[in-house]
Amino acid sequence: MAMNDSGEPTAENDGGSGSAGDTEAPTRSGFVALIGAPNAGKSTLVNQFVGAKVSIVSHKVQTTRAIVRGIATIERTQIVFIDTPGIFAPRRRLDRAMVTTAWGGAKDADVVMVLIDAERGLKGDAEKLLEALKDVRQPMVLILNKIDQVKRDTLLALAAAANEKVSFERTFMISALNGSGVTDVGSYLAARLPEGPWYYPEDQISDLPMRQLAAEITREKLYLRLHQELPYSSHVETESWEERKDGSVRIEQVIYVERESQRKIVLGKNGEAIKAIGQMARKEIGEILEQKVHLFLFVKVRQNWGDDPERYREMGLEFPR
Ligand SMILES: Nc1nc2c(ncn2[C@@H]2O[C@H](COP(=O)(O)OP(=O)(O)OP(=O)(O)O)[C@@H](O)[C@H]2O)c(=O)[nH]1
Repeated sequence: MAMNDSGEPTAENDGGSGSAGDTEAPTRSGFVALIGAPNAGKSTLVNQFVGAKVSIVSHKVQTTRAIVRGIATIERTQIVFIDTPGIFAPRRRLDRAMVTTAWGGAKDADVVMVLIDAERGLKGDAEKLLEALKDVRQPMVLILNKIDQVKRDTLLALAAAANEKVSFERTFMISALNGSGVTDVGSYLAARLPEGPWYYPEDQISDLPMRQLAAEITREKLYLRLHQELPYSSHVETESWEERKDGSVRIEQVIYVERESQRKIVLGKNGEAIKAIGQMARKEIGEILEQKVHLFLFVKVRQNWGDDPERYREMGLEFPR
């Protein structure tokens, strides 16, 4: 994903830092946005592609911007799965803002993968989801998941009904749980994504999603506590991640704001705000990692951070030249 002049990511593939070697066929790479109601099976599917350690089943974070849920390599293609929040009719203003940005992420993906829980069918969220897809211009594929729970006739009827509402390029019927049909999806994506160098070096793949996820969790807590006082321009980065011998992890994060007055708000009176944010974030990160977490938060003023290449690198994005 590259960035255009206004700082918006674009789907154009103009290179990345990784490389898969220099033999045989050209490498391919791209972003696949996962869309699906909560519990449709997004994490379970990504786990099938990338292995259980990278993706997190059942995390509840809805603050998604372009969070990476997992990165898989199939043949010579690097596939970066990005998340969208599983909410389609947000009521609160904060939720609405988040959903808008996350849908923006989907619109920049190379392929949009729509997951529907075949057991639940088109009831409720799935119906709203298909409505919302009408504005998406990317190639879309439909994945009917949990076929282990559903009869063939029901599946075919569901596929027909969904394809009537949205023009999908392909429809796959899979069980993310037992792996049935998953290889076909992988082969399709491997061939469908554009030629180009990989976005991430192989050795970075495993901890990148966790670092981003931990930063997203802290960002969520920051907004939960301060949303009326803090503009959206603040940003959280995970600067260091150290696994310790006793099984715990030491994480350092920086909350970047644009002005000294905002730094004071984040700190709060006698440091109360940052302390509360840190406690909430530490608890949730610890639950997801199933590990004891030592979390250290710092607040720094960085003017014009939108022009800073480091920030783009941290988010796994290309800096516009
Ligand atoms: N029977 C069956 N269960 C499945 C299948 N895929 C996922 N599940 C189960 O459905 C539940 C939800 O799966 P997740 O992968 O966490 O769903 P998700 O879409 O990532 O959910 P959120 O992260 O909340 O958006 C879990 O209990 C999975 O084990 C499947 O193919 N068959």
